[in-house]
Amino acid sequence: MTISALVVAAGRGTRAGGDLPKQWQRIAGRSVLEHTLAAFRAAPRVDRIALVLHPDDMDRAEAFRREGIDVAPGGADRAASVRAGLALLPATGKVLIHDAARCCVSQAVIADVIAALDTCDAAAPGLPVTDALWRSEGAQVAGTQDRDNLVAAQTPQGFDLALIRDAHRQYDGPAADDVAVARAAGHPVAITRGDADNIKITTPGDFARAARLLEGRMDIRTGNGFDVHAFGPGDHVTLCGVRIPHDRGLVGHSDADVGMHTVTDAIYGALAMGDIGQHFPPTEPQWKGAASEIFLRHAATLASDAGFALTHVDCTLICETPKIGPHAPEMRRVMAGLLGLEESRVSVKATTSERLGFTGRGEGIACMATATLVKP
Ligand SMILES: Nc1ccn([C@@H]2O[C@H](COP(=O)(O)OP(=O)(O)OP(=O)(O)O)[C@@H](O)[C@H]2O)c(=O)n1
Ligand SMILES: C[C@](O)(CO)[C@H](O)COP(=O)(O)O
Repeated sequence: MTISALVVAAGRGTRAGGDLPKQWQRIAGRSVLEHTLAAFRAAPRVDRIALVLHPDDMDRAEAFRREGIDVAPGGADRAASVRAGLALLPATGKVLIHDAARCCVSQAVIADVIAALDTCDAAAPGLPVTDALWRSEGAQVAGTQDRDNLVAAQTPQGFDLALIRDAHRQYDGPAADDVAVARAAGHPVAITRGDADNIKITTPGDFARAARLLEGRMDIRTGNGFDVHAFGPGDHVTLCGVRIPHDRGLVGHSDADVGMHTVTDAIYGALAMGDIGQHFPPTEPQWKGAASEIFLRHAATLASDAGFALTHVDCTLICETPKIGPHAPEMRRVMAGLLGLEESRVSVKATTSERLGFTGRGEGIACMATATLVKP
């Protein structure tokens, strides 16, 4: 059974305010829409994603298409946008129709809807109403509404594709949601477990609440690295990608860039994916004299493949000579370029060991580093 996610993001978010429609506003490090798409990318049984954008936003479509997401322009109301999105999907299978504005949707909510679709043709999450309900007249309470059997509707709302396509074809006018469209065509809809955190960003205060929820789920990792290379014959050392003339060189299988090796190990450490020796064994001749940027790029690629953003690197070189200070700005620039980071997120500093120990005796250079990775 093919399961498609259809994310509708063609509204203008007039109630939410701000300079941009709510789906483009950034919270917890990325746009509301990116958070929503990430939830469906991470959902184990979702095979494909389709996206509906406002016609004025179609200049943003190409970036999503490059990620394998089909995109169509939306309509004047939510139901029209859903119909435009359904046209992108296969003839058969199941579809989960979801508001871009519900960016805190959990894997459990998505999985429950999918599980229900194994045994029925229409299912959606709902949250039983727990507050007392009033009817109002102006600013006055005019009566109390019985809340028995009242359930707040959420998305993703899941359907057999042929069923919901047909129901939308028959339906005329605006609809509260796709459950209303399916029910109008006579189809029963099962209620799955909703989640109080599956909020729809609707008013300005909802952004802060959604940000708190998303930040609370972030995976933040810190890794450390430590490395030492001995001095040997030579006329320069390479540190953090910068060649520095010196009366000795550093001994190593690769270019012996102790700074870059240490930062590389810090990234592997944050990922809990071993160390540089495991990925590039010194017993393999192909790494003889290799430029250490190969190792650093490898670690950074592993991090992004695992869904992490590298947010900060701090590297401390420990030696009596050469003097690092004059070269530190260039080292930061080089490593920031390799890692795709702003220079303000890459720190390179140095210390002597007060003439104590092997670094104090000038026998080699040591380095320690930390790297911070964040998965939103
Ligand atoms: N013509 C429309 C209207 C709404 N939506 C989408 O439907 C979801 C739920 O709608 P709502 O929260 O009402 O969003 P907006 O219409 O953008 O908000 P507002 O009513 O405040 O303008 C949102 O993800 C919205 O982008 C859509 O795709 N096409
Ligand atoms: C579909 C929906 O999210 C269910 O709660 C909701 O109806 C859509 O938002 P709107 O504000 O009613 O347009």
